[in-house]
Amino acid sequence: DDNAPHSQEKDPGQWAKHFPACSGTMQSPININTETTIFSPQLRPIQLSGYSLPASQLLTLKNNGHTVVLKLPESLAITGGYAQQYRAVQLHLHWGSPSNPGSEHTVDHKRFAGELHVVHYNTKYENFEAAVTRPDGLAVLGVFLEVGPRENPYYQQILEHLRSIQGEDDEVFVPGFNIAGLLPDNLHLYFHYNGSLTTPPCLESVKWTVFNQTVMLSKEQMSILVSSLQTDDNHLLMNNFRQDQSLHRRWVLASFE
Ligand SMILES: NS(=O)(=O)c1c(F)c(F)c(SCCc2ccc(C(=O)O)cc2)c(F)c1NC1CCCCCCC1
Ligand SMILES: [Zn+2]
Repeated sequence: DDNAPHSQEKDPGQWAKHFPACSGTMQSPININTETTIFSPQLRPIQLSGYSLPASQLLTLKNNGHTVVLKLPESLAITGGYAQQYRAVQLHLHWGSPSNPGSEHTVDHKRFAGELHVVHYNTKYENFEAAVTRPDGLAVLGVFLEVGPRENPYYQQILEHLRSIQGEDDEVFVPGFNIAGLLPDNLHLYFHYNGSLTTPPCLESVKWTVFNQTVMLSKEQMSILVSSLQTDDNHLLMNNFRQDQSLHRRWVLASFE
């Protein structure tokens, strides 16, 4: 049935057998308990550069069987809000099903309809592969998706292609656009904590930024997201979010009170 969990992805206990980091103490995603976040006035607004791409720049959009990934050029950079500069690698989405939400992070145990992740690596390392094993190696910007009254033209630049990459490993070229349009307008209200990739190899190399402001997609757009892609066994690719992981000794910082 469509709601069947897909393979071992739903049973993280299996992951640690082959990827020991998956049972570490700094795993992601987490529930963000707004009662215990620490207001940190030194957290600066996130600043981006090079995020507006011309339509002449073609980007690869791929159904990798776990999510839809848009490969990004390294010309996109985070230039503020982090101690060092980070450059983009890819962005991808997490979602639920027609009947339930699918964000990875939760806020006071509220799960949002979906979540965008924009993955970057620290330019003090040679490349992504060198950075992915270092505690300050990666920066992932997380954005919650909610259903609202209007179509989101920026997400439409991705969603309108999903029909043509229904099968696992299908990919298509999409014209460049302003990638910053996928993020909230307000980049200075966010949560910040040290965590990991939310899929094997679960490496604990991610400095997470989860924005407090959400972005809105129309009902039709959310429906396209949860019902277009298939996995290898022709099941609908749904509920591609990991359960929240315990915080252990970590604190979540907030750039706002
Ligand atoms: N939330 S997240 O950032 O941890 C994340 C996920 F939760 C993800 F689920 C994914 S997709 C699953 C991993 C994967 C599978 C196939 C391929 C391929 O065929 O190209 C690539 C990757 C996924 F790609 C990512 N991001 C990746 C982490 C895995 C490997 C390094 C690539 C950059 C970021
Ligand atoms: Zn992700």
